[in-house]
Amino acid sequence: MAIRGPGPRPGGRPRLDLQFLQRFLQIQKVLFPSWSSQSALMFLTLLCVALLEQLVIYQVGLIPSQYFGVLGNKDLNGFKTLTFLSVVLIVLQSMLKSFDQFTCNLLYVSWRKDLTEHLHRLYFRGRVYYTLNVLRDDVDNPDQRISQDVERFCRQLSSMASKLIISPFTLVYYTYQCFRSTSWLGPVSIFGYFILGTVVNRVVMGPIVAKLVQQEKLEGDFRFKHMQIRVNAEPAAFFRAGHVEHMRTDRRLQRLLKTQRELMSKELWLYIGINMFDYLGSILSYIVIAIPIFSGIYGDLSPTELSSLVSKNAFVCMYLINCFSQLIDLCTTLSDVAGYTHRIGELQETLLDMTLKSQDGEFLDESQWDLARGPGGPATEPADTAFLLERVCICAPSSHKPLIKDLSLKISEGQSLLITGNTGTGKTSLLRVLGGLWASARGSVQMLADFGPHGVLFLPQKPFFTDGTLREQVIYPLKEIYPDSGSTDDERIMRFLELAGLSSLVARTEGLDQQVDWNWYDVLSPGEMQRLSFARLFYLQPKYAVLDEATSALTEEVESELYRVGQQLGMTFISVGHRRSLEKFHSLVLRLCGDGRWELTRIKVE
Ligand SMILES: Nc1ncnc2c1ncn2[C@@H]1O[C@H](COP(=O)(O)OP(=O)(O)OP(=O)(O)O)[C@@H](O)[C@H]1O
Repeated sequence: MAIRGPGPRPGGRPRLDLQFLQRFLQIQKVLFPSWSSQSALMFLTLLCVALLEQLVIYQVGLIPSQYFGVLGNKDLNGFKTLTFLSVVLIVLQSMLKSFDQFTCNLLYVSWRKDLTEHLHRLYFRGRVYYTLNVLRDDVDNPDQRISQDVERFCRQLSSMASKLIISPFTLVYYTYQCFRSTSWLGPVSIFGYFILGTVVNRVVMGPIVAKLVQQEKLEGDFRFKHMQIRVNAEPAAFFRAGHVEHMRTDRRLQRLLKTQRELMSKELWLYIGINMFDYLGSILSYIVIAIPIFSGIYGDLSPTELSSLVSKNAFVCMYLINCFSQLIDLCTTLSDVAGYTHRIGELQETLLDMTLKSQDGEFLDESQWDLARGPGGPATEPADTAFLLERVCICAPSSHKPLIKDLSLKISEGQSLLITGNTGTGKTSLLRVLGGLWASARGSVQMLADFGPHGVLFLPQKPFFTDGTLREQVIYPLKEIYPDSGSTDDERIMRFLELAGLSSLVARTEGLDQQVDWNWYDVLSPGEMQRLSFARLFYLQPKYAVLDEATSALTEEVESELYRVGQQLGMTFISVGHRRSLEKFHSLVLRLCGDGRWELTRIKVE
């Protein structure tokens, strides 16, 4: 099975529309499952801190106007008291602001945890990760969406959180204060100014969201290319493929940078709009204040009282404008959040859809295999039957040409089956159907034995090693040692490593439990990897071992020895292989002849 690279994906241009809102609300359901959840409690704390901070900010904002008063009146005692009060308020404000930031950071971690764990639950359910990565091509780079996009989404959202929750309160309060100073003129002109700013931003933001999504996809493609080289460094080096890979990797980089440049050109207009809004806003506050002054409303005030009043009113108006400016500034963050929302939402929808389909039986997971047993299957079939296939037809995904047609087959204990045939005739595909990775196009497939390490165990063509110690490789996919084996487990593992011809590996890893910082694929030869897979097989001792060319890198003698040990341990084999020498370990041979044809023969015991 090859790793499929991300390809071009269909799909419309993502925008800030109803679909965005739906996807955003879907994600919010994960972040706030209930109001007693950790995120919700932190959110409430943030609200309290932000409200307190606003109270202090208001007091700090009035300090300059009070200074105008005490300095204008040459009031020394008033000046000392005011300075002391100012220092206390400023210390308090700094602390509250830092605590506000700290709570936002905690929210970020909590949201990231909830969202990633939620996606993991869907992704690792049954074989969804396989189907999504290998069989479907409508969602690009699921790994990037789960790791990077979720991280950025949560970071941006948490940076917006404090401003967003406090905005309704500050807007109402400062609108009221502004109305008191300038009557209806101040609030109306500031609101009009904000509406204008929003309309302009909305227009320039649409194309930015779409570009951002495209940029994220290209970012994933670029990273994938590097990962491909990392995984295949050795074959690439044998091909002296540095030059061609350099060219291809640079090509992906160029595509990414081109999109980034286009994104930045589009963002330029947004930045111009935002900066202009910010700076024009500071003048607007004086224009609004100037009107009542020039119309003589404050004609009876002394110059000191007037400057104090102008300072106070300017603060109130400017703060109201600042509230709006912050909302407009949030548009840039919101455009990022919208991009990530679409990518995460799309993944979530696909995962949910696949989970639903798996419940309908399209992608079966381990626990659901029982449901696939036909009516009367287990009752009428002897207990020693593992697979029962009736008139099964197998096609490769997105192809209607059958690889295997009308195959009827029963695989029972002690009746090992050898599958042979030319390249591409569907040998591995048949195993995929037996393993539930692919659905058959027609006919019925019943798996009557327990799936899992002690029932039916698959050794794929490409050995799979997890990260971790030598012990973890041998006992995989078990998480821990046999409960009843206790301290004898070490002895068993050592014995099976020896039987697989890998005793020397224990010295290399300096013990079974020594953490190694290497990649198993880089340090083991293909033959050693296959031997290690057999050590795993001997350790787990399944009833049925499904082996897909599991000895292709080994000599005939070693292959026979490994099969012999497996046989002694009581395993029934379902093997894909080409060597005739394998026949003596099997009772039946299924030869796939291409174009859907097949032959099943019993091997004569000599
Ligand atoms: N994920 C996939 N999507 C589309 N086609 C696929 C996929 N996997 C396999 N195929 C195609 O299905 C056909 C059968 O593949 P399969 O792996 O079963 O061949 P095989 O008989 O095991 O070959 P080999 O002896 O080379 O291992 C091939 O033509 C292959 O290209």
